[in-house]
Amino acid sequence: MAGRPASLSAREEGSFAYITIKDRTPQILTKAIDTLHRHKSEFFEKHGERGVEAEKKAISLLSKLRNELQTDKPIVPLVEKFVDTDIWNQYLDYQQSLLNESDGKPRWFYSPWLFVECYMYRRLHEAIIQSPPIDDFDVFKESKDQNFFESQESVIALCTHLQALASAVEGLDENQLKNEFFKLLQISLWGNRCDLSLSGGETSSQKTNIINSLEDLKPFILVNDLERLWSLLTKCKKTREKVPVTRVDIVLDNSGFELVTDLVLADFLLSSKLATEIHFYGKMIPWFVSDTTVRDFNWLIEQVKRSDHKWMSKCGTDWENYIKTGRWVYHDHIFWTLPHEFCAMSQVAPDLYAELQKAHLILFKGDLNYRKLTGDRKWEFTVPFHQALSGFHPAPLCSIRTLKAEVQVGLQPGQGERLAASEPGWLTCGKYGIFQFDGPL
Ligand SMILES: O=P(O)(O)OC[C@H]1O[C@](O)(CO)[C@@H](O)[C@@H]1O
Ligand SMILES: [Mn+2]
Repeated sequence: MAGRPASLSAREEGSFAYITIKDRTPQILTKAIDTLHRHKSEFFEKHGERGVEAEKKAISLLSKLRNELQTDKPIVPLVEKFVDTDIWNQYLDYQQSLLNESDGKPRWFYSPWLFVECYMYRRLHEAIIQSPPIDDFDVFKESKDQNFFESQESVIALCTHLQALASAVEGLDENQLKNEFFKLLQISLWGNRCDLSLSGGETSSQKTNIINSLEDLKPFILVNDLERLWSLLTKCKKTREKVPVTRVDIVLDNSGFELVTDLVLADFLLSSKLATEIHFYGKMIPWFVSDTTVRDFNWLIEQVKRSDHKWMSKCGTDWENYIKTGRWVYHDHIFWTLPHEFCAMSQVAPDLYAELQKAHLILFKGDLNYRKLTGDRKWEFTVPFHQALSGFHPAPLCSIRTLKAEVQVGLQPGQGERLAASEPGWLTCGKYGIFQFDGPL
């Protein structure tokens, strides 16, 4: 598309992209290797000698990958046949076609950051699927589960809050309802601080009761379009007789505490009748350390259900029922783990685009989704969000994201410059957040 700025890239020394590729990704690969090592005896118990051989193979493939990355080798095609292998290899050709002859091949420290970072996770998956019988092993599962367990107290507090709200919701006036809606959205926003990719896979859980911190965190919301969400959903609620379904789609990000905040929000949307149906989208393969797969989604709901805590287990039971009765629907699609910007979705995954078009509102959780919404490009801070979406408008949408990458659009004139002057790391430290909406007024 003409007139769009260049992609972020690790080419620029000192940039966040550079630091990520240079330091954080090798660290994540090392941690994955350690995890495989630690599970050696489990593989042996399950599969005998074949399990141990597979562990060795996966480790050697991952060490090779780490070496390619650290020595800035060319990006090579995927070899193992999987549902998305051809699409990936075509995308590689496309990246090659963007280069001049003198540039050589796409490389780790040269090509677009979004592409190489996604490629790293896809290669990691390739190493695992090339190593049967341990080919369904999720190297990040342990840390995702740990994040959930370490956030227990906050999870209990949230579930208790939700259940109290559910029993009072009928009696709330418009203003009170709006207040509660905004609270749960903010909880879901700050839940996004808990991803494990930024911390190199180290634990990043929620240990305090976040509900009490919301007021203090408000100044860190740089774009706040919550009123737009409220007016959209209340309009839907008022016309329910004519249009009986209001569908909110949530493109999930991280498992663990963040997923709990998203499910709590989704539950409230139903009990408040702001929505009648929620559709979730997760990742088909382990992704950016902490992203939610269907296994994580089901596991977490089961854990919540099995809790000894009365209100927590009530949440789990309700959530399971929503799924059984079709009020909550979980979707898988390979597009979410491709390297494409979302403006390519209508071309690359027209079925998914058509599915999203059925929503009245789509919530995109997290930083990586924001990078894909905006194409991970060097936009000016004041460029309108609508423009940065470059034609991606399946339905009204809102990004709910804490800032962890050097891309941000839709700010007020001078806002970005002021932040940069007072706090050099503002774009990447995860301290700031946005609710950024795009849709008809
Ligand atoms: O879980 P989130 O919010 O998408 O964040 C993951 C983030 O990890 C990073 O890739 C760092 O490696 C961010 O820049 C990225 O977007
Ligand atoms: Mn994530």
